[in-house]
Amino acid sequence: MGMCLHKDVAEEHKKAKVQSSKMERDLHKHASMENNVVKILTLGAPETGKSTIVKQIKIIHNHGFSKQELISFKPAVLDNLLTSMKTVLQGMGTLRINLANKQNKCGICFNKWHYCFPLCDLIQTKFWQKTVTCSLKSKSCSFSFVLFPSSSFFENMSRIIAPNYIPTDADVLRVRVRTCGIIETQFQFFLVDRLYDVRGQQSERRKWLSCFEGIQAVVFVVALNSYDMTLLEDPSVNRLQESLELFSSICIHTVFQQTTMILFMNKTDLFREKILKSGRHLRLYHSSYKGADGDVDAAAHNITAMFSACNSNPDRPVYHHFTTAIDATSVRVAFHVVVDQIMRGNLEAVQLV
Ligand SMILES: Nc1nc2c(ncn2[C@@H]2O[C@H](COP(=O)(O)OP(=O)(O)OP(=O)(O)O)[C@@H](O)[C@H]2O)c(=O)[nH]1
Ligand SMILES: [Mg+2]
Repeated sequence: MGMCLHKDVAEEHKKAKVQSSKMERDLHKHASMENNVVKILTLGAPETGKSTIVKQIKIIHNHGFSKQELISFKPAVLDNLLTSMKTVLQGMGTLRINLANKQNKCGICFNKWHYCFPLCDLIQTKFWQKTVTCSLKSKSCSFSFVLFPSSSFFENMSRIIAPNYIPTDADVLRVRVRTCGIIETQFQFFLVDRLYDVRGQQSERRKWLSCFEGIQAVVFVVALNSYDMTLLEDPSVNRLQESLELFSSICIHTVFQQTTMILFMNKTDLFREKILKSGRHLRLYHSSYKGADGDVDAAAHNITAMFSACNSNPDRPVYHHFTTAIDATSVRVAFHVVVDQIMRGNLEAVQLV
């Protein structure tokens, strides 16, 4: 019996030793991973594309979304679809454009599915008959867009309202989910494994302070196309102006004095479209712009210069990249350069010591 007890104790001792060395190895691994971590904070005004950039990076560097994650986006996709349709209908009301089929009106009060189908009829009728090329413009609202019939639009719509629909990565990138509070996403890829995605709404900003510690770079996202738009939460405030003030306050904040500032001048696709086709010229909103009306590059650089001028610290460069967050290549290229810029900054800091 004594022998048996001795054997058990020896066994336990052996097990504990194995466990302890495993813990030691794990701790070591974790510590060396922490050393390789660069924390990037994505900031920016509402709807500039912060979450889309984070999602895109997850798709590029972290094997995308699981089937379960994709399915979890389904309600948001349907919700976005309905919201967009409501906006179109409201715009039609403002402009007194009638429904092609009056019966479609009664669908609006039913639940989501009933609601969706008649509206699809409406869009289908309107689009297939090619009667809709309407410019929705209103003095009281900040929207102004042109609807063009497109078969891909209708194909997408049919795909999304099918009962067995599962969102694709591309759908997830286009869906708009209001970021609630602070989300810390863990990405296991080279150098960067944490991105902080913070909601852009004014009321959420005080929460940002809690995640500032150890941040090496701020990616500040600007929606280039927002120069003629106003805030949803306050229609008297120009979106680009709000964005400029926000960037300015971040630049002068003591917490960020040593932080690399990287501007993502985003939504270049929508900006190009607006500059080339809408007639809403940049000079009408920013008198400092002296370039030609259809010169997309000059207009983009003019807006970028306004942001660069916010930098109060001459020792800290402000980098910028032109991005289209829904385009993987655009984000991949920009992000690659960002990582390079951060590493170069780290090296310089080491050499200065
Ligand atoms: N066409 C186009 N759409 C974009 C681009 N970037 C973002 N979007 C869309 O713009 C909408 C808002 O993008 P989000 O990434 O949710 O914006 P956000 O900054 O996280 O917004 P908040 O969390 O509300 O502050 C989504 O529908 C995106 O698909 C872009 O470069 N081009
Ligand atoms: Mg967001």
